[in-house]
Amino acid sequence: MNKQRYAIIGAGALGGLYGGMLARQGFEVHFLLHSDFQHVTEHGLKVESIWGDFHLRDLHVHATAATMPACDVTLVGLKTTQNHLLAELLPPPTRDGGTVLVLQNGLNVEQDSAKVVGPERVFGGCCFLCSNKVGPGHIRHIDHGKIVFGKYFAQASSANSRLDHDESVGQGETAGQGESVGQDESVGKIGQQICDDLNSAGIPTEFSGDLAMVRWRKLLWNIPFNSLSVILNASTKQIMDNPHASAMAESIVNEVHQAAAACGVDIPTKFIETTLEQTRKMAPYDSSMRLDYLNKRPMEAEAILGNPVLAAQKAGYTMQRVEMLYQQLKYIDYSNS
Ligand SMILES: NC(=O)C1=CN([C@@H]2O[C@H](COP(=O)(O)OP(=O)(O)OC[C@H]3O[C@@H](n4cnc5c(N)ncnc54)[C@H](OP(=O)(O)O)[C@@H]3O)[C@@H](O)[C@H]2O)C=CC1
Ligand SMILES: CC(C)(CO)C(=O)C(=O)O
Repeated sequence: MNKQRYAIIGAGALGGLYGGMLARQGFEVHFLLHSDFQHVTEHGLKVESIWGDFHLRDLHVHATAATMPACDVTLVGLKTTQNHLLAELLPPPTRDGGTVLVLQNGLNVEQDSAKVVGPERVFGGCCFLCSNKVGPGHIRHIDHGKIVFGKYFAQASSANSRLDHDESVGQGETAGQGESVGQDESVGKIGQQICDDLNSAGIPTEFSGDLAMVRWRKLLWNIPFNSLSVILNASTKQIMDNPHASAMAESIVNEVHQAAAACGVDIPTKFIETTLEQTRKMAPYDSSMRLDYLNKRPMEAEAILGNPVLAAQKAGYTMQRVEMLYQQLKYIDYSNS
């Protein structure tokens, strides 16, 4: 069988690393570039990685989605704050019947891609990755990197949900709880093929049957530590070393755990302590949200906090602490740009 052809939409810290690993392994990978198109055309893509450094020249690079060929798998690595561009960016590189793999942080982030290509073609995943784009065409991967992904299932009553739009409150989706759209055995085959491709390229990858569990488990970390790192202007180490900040983090992790349960996702209780313990042991790290804040880029508050608050609200649970964090981040975001 021929190797699958991949498209990377958002070739930054995440997309550049994973796309680069696939290209290095001999997959045909088409990169949509943005500000560094000229640089990558002339100098290639440089990746410094804990898995081994590499430098790729003669890549398939595109300045616009319109020139991209139809691909089997389109990997979405844009920041979720750019998802309004997907209507324009996804159709050209996604072949008829092709798959979209959304690797962005947050909850229900697949919804924007599903609106463009249809939910039956969308998979979503979480990346336990610490990677930064440190310059044009230059990616630095400093820790972890595993992908866990699964099929996305949309709810019948999909809505354009944003917490800052009053009229949409309560209309959001709850990943994994809705009516399954287009589930058949081909889903397993497609998922397994992508999983095999990524593993063959040296990216540790797992195909999960429970995307909602995968997403909520990652939110146990992202919600407290992304938000507190911005609001307290602190690294993960500073948060965990301070009794007041770490107490806040712990109470937020507990609230996220309860919200997940309200949404039908029963995360084993031991993961509350695991999340805190792993963060205590982590090298001091600036969360992706803090990096966005420090670089005056919009923060992914909607995807990481707003959507979970909505999903919990819909399931009858109010995330009081997280809603407060969300409002603070929206204020900071507003005054930071
Ligand atoms: N980095 C990490 O370790 C992790 C990231 N994630 C998630 O992955 C997602 C991507 O994050 P990350 O890779 O860090 O972000 P980056 O900012 O590094 O990458 C996003 C890329 O999208 C590009 N882009 C922006 N606008 C356009 C456009 N109009 N057309 C084409 N490309 C465009 C940017 O190009 P330019 O810079 O030129 O504007 C950039 O290369 C986020 O949801 C994040 O939360 C999840 C886990 C870990
Ligand atoms: C958990 C972590 C640190 C790496 O995947 C992350 O998602 C982030 O910085 O937002």
